[in-house]
Amino acid sequence: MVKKTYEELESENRLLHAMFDVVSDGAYAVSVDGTVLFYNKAFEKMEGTTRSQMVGKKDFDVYPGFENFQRHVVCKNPEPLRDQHMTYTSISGKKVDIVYNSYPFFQDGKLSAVISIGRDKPSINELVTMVLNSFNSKKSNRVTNGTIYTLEDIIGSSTVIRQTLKQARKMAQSQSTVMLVGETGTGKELFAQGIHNASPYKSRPFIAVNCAAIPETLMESLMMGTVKGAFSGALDTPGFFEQAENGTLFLDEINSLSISLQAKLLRLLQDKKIRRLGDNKERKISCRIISATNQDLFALAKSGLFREDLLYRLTPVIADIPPLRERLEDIPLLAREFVDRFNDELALNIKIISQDLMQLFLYYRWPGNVRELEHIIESAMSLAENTETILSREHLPRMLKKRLMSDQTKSGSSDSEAGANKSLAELLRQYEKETIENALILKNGNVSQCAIQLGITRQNLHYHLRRHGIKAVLYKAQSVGDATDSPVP
Ligand SMILES: Nc1ncnc2c1ncn2[C@@H]1O[C@H](COP(=O)(O)OP(=O)(O)OP(=O)(O)O)[C@@H](O)[C@H]1O
Repeated sequence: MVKKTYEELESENRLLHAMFDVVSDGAYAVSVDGTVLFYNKAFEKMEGTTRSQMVGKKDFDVYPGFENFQRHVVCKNPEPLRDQHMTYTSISGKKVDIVYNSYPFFQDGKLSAVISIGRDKPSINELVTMVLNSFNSKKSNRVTNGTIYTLEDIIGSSTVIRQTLKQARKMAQSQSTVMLVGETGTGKELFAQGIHNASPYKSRPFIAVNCAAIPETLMESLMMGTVKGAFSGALDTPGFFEQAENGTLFLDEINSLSISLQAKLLRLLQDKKIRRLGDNKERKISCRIISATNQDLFALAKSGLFREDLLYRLTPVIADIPPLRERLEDIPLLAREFVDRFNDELALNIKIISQDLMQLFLYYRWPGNVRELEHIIESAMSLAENTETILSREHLPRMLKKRLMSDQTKSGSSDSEAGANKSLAELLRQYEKETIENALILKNGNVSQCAIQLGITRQNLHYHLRRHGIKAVLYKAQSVGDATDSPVP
């Protein structure tokens, strides 16, 4: 074997260092006696240090107070250590939260060093969010802080929803604790994400916790976090409060928290500090709390099911999200959005919703609110053919049609009764009028777009508008409410 010269070895060494400095993972090597041998740029960035502060120093000097060096573990059992999580403060005072793998390095058959390759967890979370977001290219404004929606994604032209949006924009400018109140499916999570994304701390994490979905036995450790060894299998893991540092912690369905967890949450909010399970160190809570409930917490408090003192801590600011039946004018806009979405997802070509189906929508009580409307449109569209352009009652699965029809008595006579005594010419004329009106609703009264949707020229549409006595201006976003404001109780 040809021996390399000193210059060649030095040049090779420089090349390897340069290579390691351009990779995004942190690379670190330490000798068995703890001397830091190698420390790349990615690690400098993660720990807020410089190579000169680290290389040549002993690890116990540059990581003071550390007990669980991966070096000790690998020296004891010289095998790769994979997917280890660690949270610590570097000598620069920066909080570091990493996932790393460590490997033994042998020279002449003897363990001589331990190599670690690490990546900070926030960047892993960002990566996961990016991958998830790439699956849904429709939303171009997806952000990588744990959210999908901004306030601009909230659809609705009703006065009440516009007022709620205005209120939400104001809330976003403060750090006040907010409670979102509304029936299931009204869009509370959308508002929570929207408020976060309109706030000055929008680049910080948004951590959503569904209090109803997490078992009580796990909730405390997930909220507070754990330190390694706190209980068997426990790792150094930050809790929800820490993960949401300087961002937002969204506590969804807070009404389902047990009384004992309510007491613990109250104490955290009062002390503004948390202590991870098994730790003796306290950490400051520095996130905004947004909670949401679909039940009347004041009534629950009265009956002893929700702590009054916690309720007052959570409700300095309350936003009421109205049920869909109280904002009927939002239905055509929401329906149009969902039709567009499922046209893309199901490769369909639906252009309008028939008047009879829209009528069902307008008279239904929507106990599941916007989520239910979304699901009903999805169900109906999944039965449509890609040659069809009109979504009608006939597309509804039988069970859904029955459910929607059950509220229709309020609308007076049914269509079949109304049509029974009409001639074919009258029925066709009525259908034509309803189709045009529906297209105007869906296109917000925009005549050009409406003509495109109906597949006729603008002039032809104007002719039909005059013939049926339809005033397109009444269908502009502002006046949709007037046009559809039917005598629904
Ligand atoms: N104004 C809106 N514009 C667009 N989509 C909406 C709107 N409101 C709700 N949605 C849609 O409805 C669904 C339910 O919304 P979300 O999860 O925010 O409701 P929620 O009030 O938090 O429900 P729950 O109380 O059951 O958790 C989501 O798919 C959301 O995209």
